[in-house]
Formats: sequence, structure tokens, C-alpha cells
Amino acid sequence: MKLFKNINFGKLKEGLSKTRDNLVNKISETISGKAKVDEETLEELEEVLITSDIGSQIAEEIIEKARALFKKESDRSVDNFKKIIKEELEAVLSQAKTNGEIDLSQKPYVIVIIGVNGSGKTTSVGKLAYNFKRSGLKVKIGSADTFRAAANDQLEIWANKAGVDIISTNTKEPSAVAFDTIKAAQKDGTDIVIIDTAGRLHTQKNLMDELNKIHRVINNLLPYAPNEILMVLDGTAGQNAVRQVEEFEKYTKPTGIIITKLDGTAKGGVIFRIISEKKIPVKYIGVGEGIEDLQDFSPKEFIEAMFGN
Ligand SMILES: Nc1nc2c(ncn2[C@@H]2O[C@H](COP(=O)(O)OP(=O)(O)OP(=O)(O)O)[C@@H](O)[C@H]2O)c(=O)[nH]1
Repeated sequence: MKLFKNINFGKLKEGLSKTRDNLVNKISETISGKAKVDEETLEELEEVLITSDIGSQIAEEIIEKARALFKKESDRSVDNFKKIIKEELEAVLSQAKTNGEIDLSQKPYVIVIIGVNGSGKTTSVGKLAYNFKRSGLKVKIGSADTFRAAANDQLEIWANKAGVDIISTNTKEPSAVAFDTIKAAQKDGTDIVIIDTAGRLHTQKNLMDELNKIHRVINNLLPYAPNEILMVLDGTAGQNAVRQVEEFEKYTKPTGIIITKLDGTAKGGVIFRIISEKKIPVKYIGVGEGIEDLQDFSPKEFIEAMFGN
């Protein structure tokens, strides 16, 4: 089923302003006043790209591509360079693209949300539930963050705001909450179940193992599930976000990524590294604290918003 697409271009552009300053505006400064992009300028540009958060590998590839194209085309104008870099960055983001559809042939469709503490999991669950509800789907949230009492209250507030059901048996263990939520969903024909989990670090082996237990319990009830394991990454963590994915991958297999807090950070360039190195699709991006501020991720719109056209 094709879902309602939540992309507010103005908000996206505003949210990416610091990342734009750090990347696009620095590129513009380096080439401004120059009629042509010569070899010396290309080297300066490589430096700018490397010091942004896109990572040195992508930076080098872009400069190599520009160099090769300039040799062939002889159009060394600043505009042509900007065109090349836009196309290259969009190609990086398109490496792990999704069609934005979900398969409801078997219900409920189950999404498990994972990530380190404070990355924005609970907030993203609330926003996701709201987006799904707007697509006309019946949604149920399972509050399997049974470690932090406040997390439950927080999630209940979000569920109320989104107007969806929540199962929060906070005296139980997380996998039992997942069990109860799916049972309840089967009973009342819920389309989508979203399971929130407690924040954890890869060093907490027992908590990491618990993720597998939640997975097993869901899979025992529904052999096709979970349909999605979405890892939430705090965009302000920059390069650290890539390491977090690698550490979690030792225990579980994230099928998609949500990058939060892209508003207010200059480090949004990390999205390029995540996609190019991990080849895991970025499904949603958080650009604010409000319920409408979880947007669908689209490479084209993201690049247009970054370059500010
Ligand atoms: N500006 C901004 N803030 C966000 C965004 N997403 C989450 N936050 C804020 O980040 C903080 C942490 O969010 P939570 O959703 O509580 O994070 P969590 O991962 O559930 O935290 P734990 O349960 O402690 O692991 C809150 O203050 C949120 O308002 C976003 O996209 N933009």
C-alpha cells in the first residue's frame, strides 16, 4: 500500500540550514569569484568536502568524477561544478532507496524501533504513528521500554496526540509487551504495530540480547515479522552514528534508519556516509520536535533542500 507522503519542503529546507552552511555554502565560498574551477580549486574543494561530515571516500570520489568530466567536457564553469556535485550526492543517497510502500497482505505489519539512549526513539514512534494514522491505517503502539518509567508516560502522551492505541504493561518484560501488543492487534484488525524499545549501548550485552528475544517472540507469533527493524540515529552525533549502526549490526539487522534532529545540526552530511557505507535505506528524517516533523526521506527533495534552490 502506498502511504501518505509527509514531505514539507519549507520545513526541510529550514531544518537543513546548518548542514547547508557547513557544506554547500563552504563550496560556494571556495568557488565564488572564480570564472573556472581549475586544479587548485578542485583541491581546495576536496578539502572542504573532507571536513564536512560526508566522509573522505565520498569526497574523493566526487572530486575524481569532476576532474574526469572536466577533462572531457571542457566546461569548467562554477555552475557545471555545482551541477556535478548535486548529481553525485543525489546518486549516493539513491544507493539505498525505498519505494515507500508497505505490504499489508499479512496484518499486522510490525515495526520495531531500536537505538541508543536519547536518540529520539519515543518521539519518532509518536510521529510515525501519526503519519500512518493520516494514511488511514489502524495503528497500535507497544511500549517495550520498561526500564525508564518516564518513557512509558512520554509514549502515552505521544499516542494520545497521534490518536492511536497503546499497550503499556510496564510491569512486564519487554518481550511480553511485544507479545501482548501483537495479540491485541490480531484481535482488532490493527494494520500496523510499532514496538518502542529502551535505549541501549552495544556494551550492554544483556540488553542487546533482549532485542533478539523481542524479535523471537514476534516471529513466533507471526512468521513473517518483524517487517521492519528501524534504527534511530541522532543526526547531531555525526560520524559516531555510523559506528552505532556497526555495533548494533553485531546483534541485529536494521532494515531501515531514522535520522533525527537534523534541524539544529551542521552534521547532517553524515547521512551520505551512512547510506554509502552501510547500504541501509534511510526511511525517515526528524526535522523538529513536533508531531508533524518526521518526514519521509527522498534523495531528490533532500538534495534540493540542501542546495537551497
Ligand atoms: N530538534 C529535534 N529534537 C528531537 C527530534 N527527535 C527527537 N528530539 C528530541 O530528542 C530528545 C530525546 O528524544 P526521545 O524520543 O525521548 O529519545 P529516546 O531515544 O526515546 O530516549 P530514551 O528512551 O531515553 O532512550 C527529546 O527532547 C526530543 O524532543 C528531532 O527530529 N528534532
